[in-house]
Amino acid sequence: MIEFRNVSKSFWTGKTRKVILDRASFSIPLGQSTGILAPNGTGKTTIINMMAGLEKADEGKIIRSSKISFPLGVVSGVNAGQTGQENARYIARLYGLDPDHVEAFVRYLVDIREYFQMPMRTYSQGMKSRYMFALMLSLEFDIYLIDEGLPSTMDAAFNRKAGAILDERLRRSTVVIVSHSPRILERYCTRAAVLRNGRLNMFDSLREAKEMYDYAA
Ligand SMILES: Nc1ncnc2c1ncn2[C@@H]1O[C@H](COP(=O)(O)OP(=O)(O)OP(=O)(O)O)[C@@H](O)[C@H]1O
Repeated sequence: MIEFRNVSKSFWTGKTRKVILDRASFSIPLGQSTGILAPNGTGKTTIINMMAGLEKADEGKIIRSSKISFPLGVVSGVNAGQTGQENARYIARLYGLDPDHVEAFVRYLVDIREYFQMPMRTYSQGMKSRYMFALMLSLEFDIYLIDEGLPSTMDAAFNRKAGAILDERLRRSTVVIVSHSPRILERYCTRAAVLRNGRLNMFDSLREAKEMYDYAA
């Protein structure tokens, strides 16, 4: 469960105050995959970062009581001087998972042969993005946070293989997606909210949220 209690967040730009949340209260219970519709530049990334614990509230309380992912596509903690194998084992320990399992999973999915035992600074851009995607998939969370879109790489065959695992994972977990477009929400979300003037208006169905979003646009 993620709960925001009277949370306020704003940024001072030097000229004006940009309000993201103004005493907003809402919760994301386990099992209720939720979409948040908000136009570009209104604070989607900030809200997802607050849910991930990467950004603090100015006021109010954020209660995080499940295993919550980082925003998908971002895995921090990987060291370019270490091998793919070493990084996989390190990240596994960081998240309290079995290093053997994480190593085997990443090795199978990424399929970069001897490069798995070479420092990651020697990887091509494509290898690196496949590796990061596979590493992300090796970590299991209760709630997955998605900022706008699902991660993908330039490798279509890899995307099919990894995308199928990700799709299955998201369907059986709780997902929070922030997006300016209702389209991506339709696949995973059963309910949705609309961010407007610093408040989050939660609706029981995506249809109702879309109506308000379109009406106010
Ligand atoms: N550290 C900061 N200092 C000042 N302003 C910030 C800071 N971080 C974000 N902002 C501003 O807050 C607003 C919301 O930013 P955020 O990135 O959360 O929005 P977004 O909806 O994800 O945007 P986009 O759709 O363009 O990616 C923007 O106007 C941004 O410029």
